[in-house]
Amino acid sequence: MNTLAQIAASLPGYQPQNLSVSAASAFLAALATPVDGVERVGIWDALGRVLAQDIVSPISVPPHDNSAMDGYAYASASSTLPSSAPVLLQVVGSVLAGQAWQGALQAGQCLKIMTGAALPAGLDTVVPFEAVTLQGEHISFAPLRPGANRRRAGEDLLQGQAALRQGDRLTPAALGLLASLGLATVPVLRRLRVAYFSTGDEILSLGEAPRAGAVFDSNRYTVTGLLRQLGVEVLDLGVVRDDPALLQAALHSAAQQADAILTSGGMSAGDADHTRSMLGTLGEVVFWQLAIKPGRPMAVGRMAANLQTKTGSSADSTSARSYTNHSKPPAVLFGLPGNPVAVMVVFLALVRPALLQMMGCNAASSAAAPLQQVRSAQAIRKRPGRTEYLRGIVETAADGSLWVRLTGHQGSGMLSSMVQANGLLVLAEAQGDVAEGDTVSVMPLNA
Ligand SMILES: Nc1nc2c(c(=O)[nH]1)N[C@H]1C(S)=C(S)[C@@H](COP(=O)(O)OP(=O)(O)OC[C@H]3O[C@@H](n4cnc5c(N)ncnc54)[C@H](O)[C@@H]3O)O[C@H]1N2
Ligand code: MOO
Repeated sequence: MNTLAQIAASLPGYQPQNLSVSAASAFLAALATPVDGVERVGIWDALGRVLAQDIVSPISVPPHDNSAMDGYAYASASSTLPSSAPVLLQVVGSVLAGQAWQGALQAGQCLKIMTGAALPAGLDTVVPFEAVTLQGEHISFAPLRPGANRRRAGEDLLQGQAALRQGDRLTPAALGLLASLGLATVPVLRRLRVAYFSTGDEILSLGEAPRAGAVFDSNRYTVTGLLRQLGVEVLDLGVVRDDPALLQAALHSAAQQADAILTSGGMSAGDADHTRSMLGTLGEVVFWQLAIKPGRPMAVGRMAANLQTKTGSSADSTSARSYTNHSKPPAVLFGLPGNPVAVMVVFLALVRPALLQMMGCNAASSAAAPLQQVRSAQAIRKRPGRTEYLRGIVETAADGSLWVRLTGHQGSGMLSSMVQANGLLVLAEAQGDVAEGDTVSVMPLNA
């Protein structure tokens, strides 16, 4: 396992001050190790889980040639006629989905057939009901291309073909595909365990009596909500006071149980920001000032399960530490800023991709939804040198073009504007002011 110092050294131009989003992402990608541990779960419980191995199809899907239409099935070879002349066939039986028709047809004969019914041997073409004229026990219709309205055995998946890949995150479509293969259980990686706590003496838990200077904890709900959307197991450690002993106990408990620890608050250098100094003495931690708005201060590191306080250490330590507890790898720590919008932005921009990697997702299933390219409905002041995430509402104009306007005040404590937003404008580090009508990138929210 590389130390933080080794990771830092492998990234050209890395410095913890004014760190670009791309350099921070690269650092986190080097830190995030996929979980090991495989379990077999029933398909009902598999939504959002990550496949532990490739799934090879045990059967062909569909298992037999079948009809794509309700109509009449016939052998195109036995009905070759001058191509423009109508085809005239005698209907001698019918076959429903789920039935196997055993008889034999003569030239000039056909069978009534329903969508999904297996095509009896030798029949290769289906004419839909609405294309025929009934004449007693005969039908006539304009000639069709041989093979029309036939679904071939194995056209979805051939037996022995890879149906799904290791690291795929199981979507509703993937669950359907597994079921179509007859698989009732599936091997998945164990769930990533993520511990979370809010910090700050001014933070009230719900149900506590309001007091002067205090605010209710919102980060606990935004962050654990984002975690639940990822499908990880959340260990909620509540609110921890700015008290070194309590912070140490919370970190200790989190490091023993979790693969990753998320905290909010105490990342800047305020008088009561004990979280920052406590993290620095307990683990291998780096403190960043990100070139980002909002969400500048962030801590990243590792916490061993057998936390021991370092003595005489500096807070910004990247020194190698030894981990004596070999039964559990250290937890990856993400210390997030306290401001309610900042914590969500840093989660979406940096923590989420790292957690997906830790969950064992492959590149395809951890890729973020592509940024939308839309036009700005307003001019926006933007200083080059940092990536800015602005809350916006994307709307479709009468001509079908997409436009985005800001939700109003962009203060990093204002959750109401986060609720209104359906996307985050992502203004790249080098970008300057945006003029009305310029194309900007938007990260869709709640997608
Ligand atoms: N002198 C400086 N001051 C600040 C700097 C700086 O660089 N120099 N950075 C600012 C930025 S940017 C941010 S972001 C904040 C981050 O500070 P902390 O991580 O220490 O966060 P706190 O001070 O604990 O809280 C900030 C703000 O958010 C409220 N908060 C915190 N936790 C919660 C919660 N769980 N639920 C609801 N609201 C929460 C807290 O009450 C504060 O209002 O620092 C700036 N200052
Ligand atoms: O960047 Mo801080 O996150 O302003 O709120």
